[in-house]
Amino acid sequence: MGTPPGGPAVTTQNGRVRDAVTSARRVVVKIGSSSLTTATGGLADERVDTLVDTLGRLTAEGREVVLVSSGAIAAGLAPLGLARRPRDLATQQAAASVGQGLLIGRYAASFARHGRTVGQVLLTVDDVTRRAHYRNAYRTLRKLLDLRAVPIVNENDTVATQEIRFGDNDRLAALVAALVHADLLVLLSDVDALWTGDPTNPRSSRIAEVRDDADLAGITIGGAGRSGVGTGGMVTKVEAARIATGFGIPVVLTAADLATPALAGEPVGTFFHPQRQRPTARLFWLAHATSPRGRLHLDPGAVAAVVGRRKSLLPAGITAVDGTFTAGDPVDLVDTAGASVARGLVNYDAVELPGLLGRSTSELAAALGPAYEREVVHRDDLVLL
Ligand SMILES: Nc1ncnc2c1ncn2[C@@H]1O[C@H](COP(=O)(O)OP(=O)(O)O)[C@@H](O)[C@H]1O
Ligand SMILES: N[C@@H](CCC(=O)OP(=O)(O)O)C(=O)O
Repeated sequence: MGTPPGGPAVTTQNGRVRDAVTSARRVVVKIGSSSLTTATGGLADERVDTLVDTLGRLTAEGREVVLVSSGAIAAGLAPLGLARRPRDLATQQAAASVGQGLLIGRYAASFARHGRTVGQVLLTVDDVTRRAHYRNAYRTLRKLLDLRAVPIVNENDTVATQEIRFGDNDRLAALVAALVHADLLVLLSDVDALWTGDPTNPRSSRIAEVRDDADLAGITIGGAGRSGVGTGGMVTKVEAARIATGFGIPVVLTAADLATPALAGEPVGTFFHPQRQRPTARLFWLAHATSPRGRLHLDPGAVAAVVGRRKSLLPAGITAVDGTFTAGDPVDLVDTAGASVARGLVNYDAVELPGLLGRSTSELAAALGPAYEREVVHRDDLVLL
């Protein structure tokens, strides 16, 4: 997947075509529930067809498209006789179980008009955080693309519990874009762009481009819109854009009905410029996709070693342990003020650690055996926050 980070140089606005968009070979497109459903609930077939026509044309040009589609819960409401999006997890999961089948069936029929096959990919947080799982997810997506099918990704809502949920597909889309090393992420919603405040407020104005975080200062970024079926609102979209651009992937945020001009590189919506640095995929994952299962409290010497000198974390520098985790889980490393300074994959179970704290690895190896000479978190499995 050898496209350089961020693709070629990006032209600025002023009506010029965005080169990074037109030259993108691998594109992840995310569409929100609010853009796929009718005001009365249920899937809006013509909206699905309009999106698929745009994406079908892209694939006909030889570009690879991964679609991250929300809408399972929204699509399941009407068939289950539910008037609005349920608040409780069990009913959301039931609605997603009904709606996901309908959603993918609708996409399959619609893409068939373009001679394209679709593949359903349902992911949980673990699938993109555990190293073995995310390699597996990557392989499946890669194979689908090689077979010229269109992967359609959603969170596996029916099995995701509150603790292990992404909850919003914006972040999932950014992580999928990083996973497949996409050249472009397009976030489609029911609003045409990021605005400086509530888009219905006449004093708000459209933001055409975001070069870095400084361009976001002073903006009021609000929650989900009035459709009642969206989840994260602008907050999760801006967060997703920051994750993707931090990985060197440019982002266009616009309305679903502007997808065609947006993907043609026209200056619609908001363009987020890719940032320069590109962390390794796995550590990027660790920082952005994982939720820590515990906390290791470090003494000042350990903080200096881990943060300042990029060393592995040894038992001698840990003063306390919180949480219930097993070896291989992500944990946060916190300083004496309680601030998380790094995240890493821990090599011990939570129950084992208290007996090791403050002791040197050679002392532990002598007392307990050579297996106890290992670091608590190896520096290759550690990312600074
Ligand atoms: N600063 C802002 N700029 C644009 N839209 C905003 C802003 N703050 C809040 N929003 C709201 O975010 C909504 C889109 O998010 P959401 O309802 O979650 O949609 P989706 O289903 O597409 O994810 C818009 O309808 C808009 O009302
Ligand atoms: N996975 C859920 C969607 C969650 C979500 O992020 O929704 P949205 O804010 O509409 O993109 C579903 O398919 O209903």
